[in-house]
Amino acid sequence: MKVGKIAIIGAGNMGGAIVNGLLKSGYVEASSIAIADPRKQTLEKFSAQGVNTFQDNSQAVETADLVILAVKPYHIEKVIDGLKPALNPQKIIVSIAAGVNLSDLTKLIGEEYRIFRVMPNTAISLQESMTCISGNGNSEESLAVVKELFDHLGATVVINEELMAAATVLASCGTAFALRYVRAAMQGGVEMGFGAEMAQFITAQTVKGAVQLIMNTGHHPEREIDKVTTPRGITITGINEMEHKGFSSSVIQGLIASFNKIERG
Ligand SMILES: NC(=O)C1=CN([C@@H]2O[C@H](COP(=O)(O)OP(=O)(O)OC[C@H]3O[C@@H](n4cnc5c(N)ncnc54)[C@H](O)[C@@H]3O)[C@@H](O)[C@H]2O)C=CC1
Ligand SMILES: O=C(O)[C@@H]1CCC=N1
Repeated sequence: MKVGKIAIIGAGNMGGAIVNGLLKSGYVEASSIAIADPRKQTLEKFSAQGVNTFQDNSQAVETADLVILAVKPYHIEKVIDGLKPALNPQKIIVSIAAGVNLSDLTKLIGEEYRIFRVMPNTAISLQESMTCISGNGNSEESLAVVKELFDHLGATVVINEELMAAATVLASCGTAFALRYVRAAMQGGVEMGFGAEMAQFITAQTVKGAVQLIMNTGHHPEREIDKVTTPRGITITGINEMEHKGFSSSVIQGLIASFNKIERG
């Protein structure tokens, strides 16, 4: 079921990326999107594209059917308090704030509201997000609305809220983790003789192809790795050296450190 008008509160990295993805998708018209941020300059590029822009959050949500809260977690309480008089339970509420759980959102907004926690990533600007969704269970119908919206902005999965911290680390922080691999490989490429631009192009296309190998076939990564690692060959020498230096262990420990950071607040 298609959403009507959308209001986005916060025009930073994620709020802006959501607008860009929505405009690219053509799923909703620019005139059906409103975005609010106290920083006027941040809003200019959106009004130039026909999006309704506001410095007042309440004005932005006035005609909205669905409100996306895209402010920092430490601004959520203040933003909801300010918005409360302009909200009503007909409006679906979506929060993308990391670490802010549904029970806190429900306490702040109201038991009668349909509230969703949604965790996208920055590739939402290209309709390539991995977006994890969980809701307070107040309406199956509105879950379909929220899922359909984010389906137009990448892939979605509906998960139990208890997995939302893990989803945040794997899918949202994951963009940065993956790009650190790309950057490290580029640095190696430059040391071996490529210019930085060429090293980036070769690395990025290689990573894209590797990911497609597992996405298109459903194969376990090791099955594709086995095809590359010639016995006594070059690749296994490199992989084993990476593992001696703690590659997999570093990645896992980094993920768990991020996970613990969410849990601790
Ligand atoms: N950056 C990322 O990759 C991801 C971020 N998130 C979550 O998205 C939320 C936003 O993060 P970012 O976009 O990275 O932060 P950001 O700092 O880039 O954007 C936040 C925006 O909110 C605006 N803002 C501040 N006070 C406001 C108020 N009272 N009313 C309206 N707007 C206000 C700021 O001016 C800023 O433009 C956070 O809660 C974060 O946990 C979720 C998934 C991925
Ligand atoms: O690092 C952060 O806190 C945010 C949440 C997920 C991605 N970035």
